[in-house]
Amino acid sequence: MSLLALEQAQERLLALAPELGSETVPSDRALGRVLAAGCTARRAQPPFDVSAMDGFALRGHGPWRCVGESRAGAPFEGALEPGQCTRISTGAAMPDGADRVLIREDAAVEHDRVSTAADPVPGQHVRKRGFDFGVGERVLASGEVITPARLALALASGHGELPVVRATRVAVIECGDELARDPADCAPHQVPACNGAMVAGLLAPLACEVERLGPVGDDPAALARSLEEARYADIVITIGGASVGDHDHVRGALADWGANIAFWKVAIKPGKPLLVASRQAGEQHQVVLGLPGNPVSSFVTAFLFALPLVRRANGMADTLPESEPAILGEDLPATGTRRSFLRGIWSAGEVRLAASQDSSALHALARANCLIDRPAGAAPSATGDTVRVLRLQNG
Ligand SMILES: Nc1nc2c(c(=O)[nH]1)N[C@H]1C(S)=C(S)[C@@H](COP(=O)(O)OP(=O)(O)OC[C@H]3O[C@@H](n4cnc5c(N)ncnc54)[C@H](O)[C@@H]3O)O[C@H]1N2
Ligand code: MOO
Repeated sequence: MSLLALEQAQERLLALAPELGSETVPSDRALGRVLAAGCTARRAQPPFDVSAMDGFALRGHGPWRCVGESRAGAPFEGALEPGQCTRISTGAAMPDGADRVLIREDAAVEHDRVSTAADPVPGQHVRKRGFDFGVGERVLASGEVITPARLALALASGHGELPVVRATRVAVIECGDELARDPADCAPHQVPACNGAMVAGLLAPLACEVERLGPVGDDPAALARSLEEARYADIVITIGGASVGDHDHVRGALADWGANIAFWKVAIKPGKPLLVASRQAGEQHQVVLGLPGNPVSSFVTAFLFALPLVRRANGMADTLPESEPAILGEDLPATGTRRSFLRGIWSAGEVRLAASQDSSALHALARANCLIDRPAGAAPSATGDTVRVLRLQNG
């Protein structure tokens, strides 16, 4: 069976991404979510002319007589005559008639008399009404991800709630008779189940709800029960049991569950036995990603496939990780027939290999901060050559 190239596999997977509806949520719960509709400002910022500094709001030339105070939240009620001023704090409304601000440090104050060496010019230290945004101005566009700064903009422009794409529901099922749920209760023939938590952790910064099921044994009936438990999920991620062993039941169980296998096996190392399927149950469209069980293979395929899939389901435009150039700090051997994603450590301007490139080597993975992306059939590379790397920001 010929293996699919990475780009083709990603393209085919993303084309299957579920279309999620939208919902309205409190703005401070919308972080990381994608806006389902644009927002226009319901108020101006600032809502009136305000002072940018602590000092005195002045009218005309000095010296000035201080007739009161304008504080943020407690504006001066009257109007200033020429030669008058008020104390003013940063963000407070400019009193009617005031046209400039003298900062506290430059003011000489004697009783109610305020003077300065050089008069401020008109408009100095004044923020004009609506200079940041005016009422009705478009502040956020449909399709934008709500970042912390955009959350602040939404709130400041009067939006306590936002229409966003529904968060993707993800179920992660770990498969294998050898997997122990509790590392403290792990028999000699077992290994602690760790990939599910790792994959859920990779997904954590995205707007999704992840439920972990299992671990389930290498038993088609048990796997069928877990898949049924995951029938609500937009995306089902299975881990392990994806290869060709006698106890690799994932493909069979998926077919029995009514899922259509879209493709199996991708020309990447690690991660070859990646499996993608989809299932239509009534109105509900589900995508299944079968990740290989070797921990590093799970990690790399989650990074290259699961994260982009959730991003696409969430409505994000940019879904695939972007590589950047890096200088090799050591020689690399030629690659085989699969595109390789080597675990690398990028520091002080050079990238080097993590200690072990075995697809089960968690210790090396945990030290890596990037994947070195090597094309299939590449000749050896030498120290000082440029390679492409993918940063692991949440690795
Ligand atoms: N004859 C062949 N054998 C294998 C092939 C092949 O092409 N022909 N491919 C190899 C490759 S590449 C990979 S990757 C693995 C993937 O196999 P599976 O997806 O079936 O994974 P398992 O056999 O279930 O497990 C592999 C390995 O990973 C450990 N594991 C699994 N799940 C977890 C988990 N949730 N937490 C921690 N560790 C886990 C498991 O104990 C095994 O050691 O197949 C090769 N074989
Ligand atoms: O491709 Mo497997 O994922 O090398 O270990």
